[in-house]
Amino acid sequence: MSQHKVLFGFHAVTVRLKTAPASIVEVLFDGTRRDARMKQFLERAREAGARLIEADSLRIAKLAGSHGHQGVAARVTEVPLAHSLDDLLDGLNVPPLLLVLDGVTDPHNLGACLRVADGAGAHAVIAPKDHAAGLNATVAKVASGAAETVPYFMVTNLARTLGELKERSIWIVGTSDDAPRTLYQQDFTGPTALVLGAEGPGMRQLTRKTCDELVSIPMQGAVESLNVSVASGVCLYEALRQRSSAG
Ligand SMILES: C[S@@+](CC[C@H](N)C(=O)[O-])C[C@H]1O[C@@H](n2cnc3c(N)ncnc32)[C@H](O)[C@@H]1O
Repeated sequence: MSQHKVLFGFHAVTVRLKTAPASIVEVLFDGTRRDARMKQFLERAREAGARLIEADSLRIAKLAGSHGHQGVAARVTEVPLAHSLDDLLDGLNVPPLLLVLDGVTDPHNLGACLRVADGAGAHAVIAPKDHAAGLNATVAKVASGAAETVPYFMVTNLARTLGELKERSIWIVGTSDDAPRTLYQQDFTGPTALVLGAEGPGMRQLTRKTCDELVSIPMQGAVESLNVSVASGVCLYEALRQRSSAG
């Protein structure tokens, strides 16, 4: 059992049904839910050949480790999205767009960052092993399926990894609310790693020093900074906008 991972919630389980149905060991569903969403979900699960087990809400909550399961949870095997960051970068035929999270430890924030990384077409999310949230069921639920599509690499030494990215001519753009240049002055069309900092203190000093540029998101009101997942969205979508108009 321990080599299995658990996904819960409609989005997270549906994405796995779509992307890697063979990795699903079993799906537990709440048979008392007879609404259209559940019916559609069960149809998809049957089409994908998943083993369906009717269970009560409490049993599903036990498996999920949360009551926010919406009546579905799945036991799945791990599916590596990419073997290594190097493999992933070697296989790209477009300029890489990477999201680096330095110290994001809240699973809800990590989930939201993965979701927006998927939406904006980032190729991977990178975080330091000793200073980050791991990929757990809560992250997968909040990510709404993006934990299944965006490779998440936890690295031993973030500064070293950023150095290696630089050697690949990837431009390291850090973000901080006190940076004098705004992200709208930054060219994101080339190979780019966007670095965001921790919920409280922002990027660590060494990470900050390793960046090639620092940019800020203009703040028009009274608050000084945005939530890290919101800031990730603003930056990644600016990169997507520039890349789309560069054609
Ligand atoms: C809650 S903020 C931390 C704020 C902290 N004062 C700092 O020094 O960045 C978490 C992360 O979101 C990003 N962020 C939030 N607001 C930002 C802004 N206005 N400009 C640039 N980055 C921002 C940065 O990466 C920041 O490290």
